[in-house]
Order: sequence, then C-alpha cells, then structure tokens
Amino acid sequence: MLENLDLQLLKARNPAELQRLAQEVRNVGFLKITNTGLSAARVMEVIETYRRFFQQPEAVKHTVDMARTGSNRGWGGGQSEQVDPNANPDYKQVFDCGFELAPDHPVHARNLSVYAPNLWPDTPKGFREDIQLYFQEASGVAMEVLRAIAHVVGQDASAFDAAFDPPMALLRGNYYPQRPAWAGARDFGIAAHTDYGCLTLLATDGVPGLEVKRADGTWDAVTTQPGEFVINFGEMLEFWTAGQVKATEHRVVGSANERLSVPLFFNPSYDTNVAPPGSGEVITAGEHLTRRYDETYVHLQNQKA
Ligand SMILES: O=C(O)CCC(=O)C(=O)O
Ligand SMILES: [Fe+2]
Repeated sequence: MLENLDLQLLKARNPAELQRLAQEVRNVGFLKITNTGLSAARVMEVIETYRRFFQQPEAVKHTVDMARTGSNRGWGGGQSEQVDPNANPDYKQVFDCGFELAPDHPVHARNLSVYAPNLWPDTPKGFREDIQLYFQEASGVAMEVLRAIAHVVGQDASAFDAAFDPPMALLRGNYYPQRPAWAGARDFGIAAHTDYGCLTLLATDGVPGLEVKRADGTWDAVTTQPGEFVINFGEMLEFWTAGQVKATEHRVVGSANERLSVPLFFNPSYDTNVAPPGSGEVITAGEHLTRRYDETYVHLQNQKA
C-alpha cells in the first residue's frame, strides 16, 4: 500500500506532510499524490484521447513510427522497447512526445536526440492539442512535487528550478492490450525496470497492473483511481541526492483487461551534473538519458549494433 500525500499541503510546506514525503522518498521510492488540481475527469479525458490513437489501424500508427527515426518521438509498437535485458521486449505500445521548445531555442543547434522534434499523427482529431495541454498541466504538478523534495533533501529549491530549464521531459501514453495468449515467463506489459530520470508522475485509468518491488524482493500491487497520481523516482535523482531518494524497480505483467497509463518522465536539462554533490564526479543528465534510451529502445539498440 502506497502512502497518499496531498499536494496542497506539500505546497504549503505543512511539516507533517513533508515528514511523510521524506519517509516515502527514502524508504519506498513510490507514493501517491492527490489534490493536484487535475481532476479525475481531466485525466480520463487524456486517457481516452490516447485510447483513440491506439485503437486506430496499425497503418495509421505507422505514419508516426519512431522506428524510422533516430530518436524516441511518436509511436512505438509492441516489442519496440526492452527495459530489462533479461526479459523479452515489452508487449505494450507507446506514444512518446517531448517537451516542445521554441524552434529558435539555442539547444536545437546541438542536434541532441533527447530534444528531437515531436511526431504528431493527423488523427484522432485534436490529439496534439489535448496531449500538449496535458503536458503543461502535468509538468506544473511534477515541478511542485520536485520543489517539495528539494526542501526535504536540503537542496536549494531555486537552484533545482534552474536545473529544469529547459527540462528533458517525455510524456508517454502506455497502451497494454490484454496479456497475449502466447506470453510466457519472460514477457511483460513492461518488464522490471527503474525509471532513468528524476521524477515520474503517472496517471492511470484505474485498471490494476502496476507492481512495485519491495525490499524483500516480492511485488506489491498498486491500486489507483483516476485523479490520483503515482509518483516515483528515477536513477538520476538517486545519484543526485547521494541515495537519499530511492529509484525503485517496478513492472506490469498484464491481465485480461486492457489498460492505459500516462507517465510524465520529468528530467533536468541536458548539461545538469546529477552526480552526488561534493563527489567530484560528473554525471551529465543528457548523457545518462541518451545511454539509457539507446539501451532500451529496440530501434536504437540496433542503430548502435
Ligand atoms: O503503466 C504503469 O503503471 C507503469 C509504466 C512504467 O513503469 C513506465 O512507463 O516507465
Ligand atoms: Fe517505469
């Protein structure tokens, strides 16, 4: 069972709520958050927008297939991502889009794949607009949670803010069809993994599926309602806080029920050094993220092979 925290109390720096946050980030690496200003109805609207995209014929989805590009924008079909080298590629489908920077933003001159342009499908109608609006809404929530975390790990919140301008954020729609009849022990909706970046803000349609690894190696099934968000932390935030924040493994095995989830992976800007403060090491956020994408997206694994 994950603890459920209230974003408005965190924003008000309520001492008891901050104490609960400190506990959860250190011990579990997963929590739930409510009272975000994003309603259950709004989240379901976004989930239905993604569902309409995934329900289209494969030929339509192929028009925005990321496999034809050198980055991870657009549609990824079944078996297009292998998050665990010991498992088969996942059977989920995804639609990934990045934080849209102005076309004249100086970072574009560096031609970095983590800031690659988005691929938008022509249909369903209004898809791009709705997803971009949600990107803004969810980023606002993620940034508020990060500011509260900066507070509990003793970092300067304004320095943290500067490190996220511009963020390397990726918004994903995950579509898990019914677990296929052919699926075996090495097949998952998404196999066990830790997220790569700082903070993930996950909206779900309320269908169960997410499991979080406990310290004893067993799996804890997470249940959520639309309007509640799951928050977890990635590898970069674990380095950056010298292990004060935990990046916890999780997976989706899948079931007879179709499921959609919408994670926002919220990461600092490319050049941010996410090594433990005072360690003298340098871990460049952009290089870490690029390496993890190249390891896990099948079309990028092949590109390097
Ligand atoms: O669908 C979920 O609940 C989890 C998805 C996930 O872990 C991911 O996309 O990284
Ligand atoms: Fe994940």
